[in-house]
Amino acid sequence: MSQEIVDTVSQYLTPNVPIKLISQGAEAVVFTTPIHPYCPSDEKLIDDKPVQYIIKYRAPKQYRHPIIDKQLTKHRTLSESRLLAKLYLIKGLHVPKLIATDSYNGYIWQEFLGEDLPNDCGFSNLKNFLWMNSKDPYNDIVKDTLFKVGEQIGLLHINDYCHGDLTSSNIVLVRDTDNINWIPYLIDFGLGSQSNMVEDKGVDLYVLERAIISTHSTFADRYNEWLIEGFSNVYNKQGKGGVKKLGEILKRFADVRMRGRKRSMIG
Ligand SMILES: Nc1ncnc2c1ncn2[C@@H]1O[C@H](COP(=O)(O)OP(=O)(O)OP(=O)(O)O)[C@@H](O)[C@H]1O
Repeated sequence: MSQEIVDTVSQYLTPNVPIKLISQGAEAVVFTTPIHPYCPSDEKLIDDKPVQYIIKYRAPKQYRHPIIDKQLTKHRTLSESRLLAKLYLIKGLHVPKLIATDSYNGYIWQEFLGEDLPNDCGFSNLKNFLWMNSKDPYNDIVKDTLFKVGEQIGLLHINDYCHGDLTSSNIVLVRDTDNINWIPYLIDFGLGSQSNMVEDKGVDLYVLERAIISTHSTFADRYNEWLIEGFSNVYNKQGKGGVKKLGEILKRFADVRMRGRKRSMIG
């Protein structure tokens, strides 16, 4: 199946745009390419390596009626692109830069972020980064990174946007210029939305908390504390109004967690 999709994409993009498959998820297939869609002859180099771009492609789903499938693809591709474009303009918030959208055919071209971690620890998302640090799990860099991840979520929420699928794989870490610290970026806004609902914000926090508990259970309490410290920091800086909003979100977060516990007890 995946070779079929690769062939379709290669044919559509022509041999002028070489692609490499990096992920096949439930929603989309993701490729890298060294080609910029508007400046194809302008292959940039960083540290002697060609700059990469991400191509996210929503393939047609055979089980859907073809007309509905086309409408859904167009709608989801456009909605994710619009969201990326709006979020990119929020000061301090880090999301990939949108480069091009071909909504009728389901393509989003965006900035490539992150790198391969040393010692075969995989791609630099939060999940792999925490694995990489599991021998010294509470070091200052881990603490600082989780605080900054919390701040990113706080910035997203205080601007009334929600992610919708906030797992530790959807947080990509980019090395800071000092080569020691990491800058978190939020990716994959396929289920994202503009929302001022405390419920949506509470669910975002719960999804990430669960993701961290499931992959790093021994250290999860401290990790989640640092995330919430960073999150709270953004709201606390906004004075009384921010503190009030923060209280509402954290209360709802506790309610969502309680509901989750009840559900898992009942089964
Ligand atoms: N801008 C980016 N820079 C670097 N890697 C990226 C970028 N966007 C996506 N990826 C990689 O591709 C993977 C899948 O991307 P994304 O989550 O957007 O697609 P998806 O189909 O919604 O995935 P899933 O169904 O697994 O959630 C990411 O986990 C990440 O490893």
